[in-house]
Amino acid sequence: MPTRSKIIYTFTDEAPALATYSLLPIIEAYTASADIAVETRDISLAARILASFPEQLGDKAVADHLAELGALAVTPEANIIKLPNISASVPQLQAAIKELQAQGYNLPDYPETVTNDAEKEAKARYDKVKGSAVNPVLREGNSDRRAPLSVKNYARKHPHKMGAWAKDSKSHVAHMSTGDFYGSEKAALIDAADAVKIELIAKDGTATVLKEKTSVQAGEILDCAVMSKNALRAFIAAEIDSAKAQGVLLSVHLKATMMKVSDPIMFGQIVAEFYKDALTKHADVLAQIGFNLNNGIGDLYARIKALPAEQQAQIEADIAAVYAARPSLAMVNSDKGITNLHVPSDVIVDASMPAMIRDSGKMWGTDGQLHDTKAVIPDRCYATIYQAVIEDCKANGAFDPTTMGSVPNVGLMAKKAEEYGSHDKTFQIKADGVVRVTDSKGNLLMEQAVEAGDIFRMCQTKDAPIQDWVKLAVNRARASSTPAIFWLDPMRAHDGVVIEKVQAYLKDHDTSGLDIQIMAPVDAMKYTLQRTREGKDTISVTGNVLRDYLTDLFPIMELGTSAKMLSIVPLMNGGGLFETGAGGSAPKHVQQLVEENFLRWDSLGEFLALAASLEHLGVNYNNPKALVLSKTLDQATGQFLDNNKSPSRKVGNIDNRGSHFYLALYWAQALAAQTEDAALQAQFATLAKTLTENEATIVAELNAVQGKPVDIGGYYHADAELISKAMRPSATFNAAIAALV
Ligand SMILES: NC(=O)C1=CN([C@@H]2O[C@H](COP(=O)(O)OP(=O)(O)OC[C@H]3O[C@@H](n4cnc5c(N)ncnc54)[C@H](OP(=O)(O)O)[C@@H]3O)[C@@H](O)[C@H]2O)C=CC1
Ligand SMILES: O=C(O)CCC(=O)C(=O)O
Ligand SMILES: [Mg+2]
Repeated sequence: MPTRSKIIYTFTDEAPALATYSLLPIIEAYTASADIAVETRDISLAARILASFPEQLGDKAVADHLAELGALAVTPEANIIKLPNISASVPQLQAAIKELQAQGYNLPDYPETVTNDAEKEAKARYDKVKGSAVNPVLREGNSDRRAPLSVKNYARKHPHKMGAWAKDSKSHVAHMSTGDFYGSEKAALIDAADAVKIELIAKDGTATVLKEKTSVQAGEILDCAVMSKNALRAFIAAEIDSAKAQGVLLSVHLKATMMKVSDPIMFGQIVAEFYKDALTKHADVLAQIGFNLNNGIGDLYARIKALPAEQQAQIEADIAAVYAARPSLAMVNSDKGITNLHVPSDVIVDASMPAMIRDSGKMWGTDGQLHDTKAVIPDRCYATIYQAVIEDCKANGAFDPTTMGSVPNVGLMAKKAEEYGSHDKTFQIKADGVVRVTDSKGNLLMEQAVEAGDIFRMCQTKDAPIQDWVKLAVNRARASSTPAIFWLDPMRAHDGVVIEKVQAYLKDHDTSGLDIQIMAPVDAMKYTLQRTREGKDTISVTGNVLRDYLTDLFPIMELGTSAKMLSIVPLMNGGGLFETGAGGSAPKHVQQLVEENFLRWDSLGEFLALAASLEHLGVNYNNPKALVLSKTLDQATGQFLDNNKSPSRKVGNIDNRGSHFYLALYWAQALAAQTEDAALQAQFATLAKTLTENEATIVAELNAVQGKPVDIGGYYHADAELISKAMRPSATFNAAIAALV
C-alpha cells in the first residue's frame, strides 16, 4: 500500500489511551473499506522510557516510535493523529520506571544525583523523556485551534455549569514586579547563519561554558531573560503573608511539564519558602535522605518513610506547625491531603486557571469546600492576562456559554518556537557574574547579570515559522470573516522584534477588508472579552505560550472543556498533524475507570481530528473515498452532538464506550445514506441496519459492566488484553464491527 494512504494514530497515556482501545477498532474497520491503512505508533511515557534503553532490555527492547514520527513530520506524507500524552514530572517518571521494573524490564533507577558515568548516562536518557518531550518533536508547523460551529452550537444548546462570580470576590493573581523574566528580557535579531555560545563569566573572571553551540539561522530572533532567585523568594515570602492576612487560599500555577527545567526550580523555591521553618530545622537529615524540593513536598512525605518512626513523627509535627501558621493551601485532593505543593505537575497553569475561573474564582480548601484564592503566577510575561479575566468576571459576572462569542487561536509553535523550546538553553546559575551570548566571532549579542541560584534561559524563534504564522492568521481571518488580534507586548524585547516582522509580513498578503490589529496581551484580553460578552468572535493570534494558555481558557469557558476543540497543525512541509482537543490526558478519569468501570473521557476531539485527517488525505492524495468518509463522519459528529451522546460524568448513563457506539451508528447510517460511492453505500447498509436494530442490546451490554472496579494491570504500562476486554464489553457490537472487515 502506498504511504500516502496511511494515517498514523498515536497510542499515548491515561484516559486517551484507554479510549483508544474502544475507538480504534471502529476506525480501523471503517477506513479499511476505503483502502486507508491506520497504523499505530506508541509514544506513551512507558514506551518512550523503554525505547531509551535498548541495550539493557534485550529481546524486550522496543523501537523508538517518537523518533520515527519526528522524521515523518517533516515529510509531505505525514498524516498523524496525535492524542494527548503525559508530560512527566520527575515523580511521574519515577513511578513509571518502578512499574516497568516490577513488570520485569531491566531498567536503571532514575538517578537524582549522579555519582558515576553510568548514572550520568541514565540520567541524560531519562531527562530526554521527561517533561513535554513529545509535542515539540511532532509540531513541525504552527497551530490552528478552534471550536467548529456544530460544537459551539451544541454548547449553546447544552451549556455546562459556570460558577457565579461575586463582585467582592477576593481572588486575584499575584505576580512579581521586578527580578522576573519579563523585567530582564533582551533580544537579538540574527543576520546570517551562525552558531552562538552561552557562557557564564563569574565575578572572579572564571568562564564556564553553559552551551557551546546553538545553531542560528538568518532572520531568527534570539532572546534571553533571568528569573532572580532572591527576588522570587522575597516575592513568595510577601505573598504567603498577604494570603494569610486576606484569609484566602494560597495557590501556585506553573507549567512544570512543558517548562521542565525552569518551572520545577521555581516550584522548589516556593516549597522552600512555604515550609521554611520545618525544612531548615531538619535540613541535614532531609539532605541525607535525598529530599528534592523541586519534586514537591510529596517527595518529603515519601522519603521520610525510610526514617525511624520517632524522627518521622517529629518532621510531620513540624510540618503540621507550618500548616497551622501559614495560609491554607489550595488542595489537589482534600480527601487524601494532597496540596498544591505536593507534586509540581498536579496544578498546570493552562488548565488550572480556567478551572478556577469556571468555579467562581475559587479552589478547593482542606475542608473540601471552595474558597477564594490568591493565584501565584510569578512571572509577568503572561500572569497579567488572568488578572484581566478575573477583573472582568468580578465586574460583569461569569461568562454565559449560551451567548458568549468564540475565540479561535492561531499559534506560533513551529520549530520549538519561543519559551517552549528553551530547555536546552535554560540553566540554574552556579555563581554570581554575567551570562554572555556571543556569535562565532566572539561578538557580544546579549548579556545578563546573574546571581547564584538564578534561572537563565534563552529562546529561539525562527523566521520561516513567523511568516507561516502570519499567513495562517490572515487565512483564518479571511475564511471566517473574523477580526484577528496579534497579542504582542511592545514592552518585551522579543515581542518588539516580532511586531516588526508581523508588520512587514502582513504586507505579503491581501488584507483588504480584514480587521487585523496588534495589541499588548492585557489590552487584547480586555478587548476580546468585551467582544465575547457581546457574542462576537475574535481570533487570537499568539506566541507559543499564549497559544497553550488561551486554548484551554476560552474552550473551558465556552465549551466546558478543551476536549471539544478542533486542533490542527498544518505541517510546514505539507503534511498534517491532527491533535485531539487542546487539553491533557485527564489522569482523574483513569482512577474513575479502575474504581467503577466508567470512563468519562470525551472523544469528540478524536472524531474532529479524524475527519480533518481524512479530508487531508482526500484532498492531497485524490482519494475520493477518504472524502466520503470525512464528510459522513462530520455528519455523524453533528448528529452525535444534536442527540447529546457525549459521555455522561457518572455511572448509570453511557460513558466513553457508549459514545463510540453512537458515533459508529450515525457514521454507518450516513455512509449508507450517501450516494457518492456506491460500494461504500452497499457495504455500510448492512452494518447500519445491524447497529440500528441492536441499539438497545448494545447500550445495555455496554452499560451493564459499570459500577464495579476493574483491573487493567497497571497504570503507565497496563495490560493491553485486560484494557481491551474492559473497553469492548459488548459482544453484539464487537461482532457487528468484525463482520465489516
Ligand atoms: N497535548 C497534550 O499532549 C497535552 C498533555 N497534557 C498532559 O496531561 C496531563 C494532565 O494535565 P492537566 O493539566 O491535569 O489537564 P487535563 O486536561 O488532563 O485534565 C484537566 C481536566 O480537563 C477535563 N478534560 C480534559 N480532557 C477531557 C476529555 N477528553 N473529556 C472530558 N474531560 C476532559 C477534565 O476536567 P473535568 O473534571 O472538569 O471534566 C480533566 O480532569 C499532564 O501530564 C499534562 O502534561 C496536558 C495538556 C495537553
Ligand atoms: O506538551 C505539553 O506538555 C502540553 C501541551 C499543551 O498543554 C498544549 O499544547 O495545549
Ligand atoms: Mg495546553
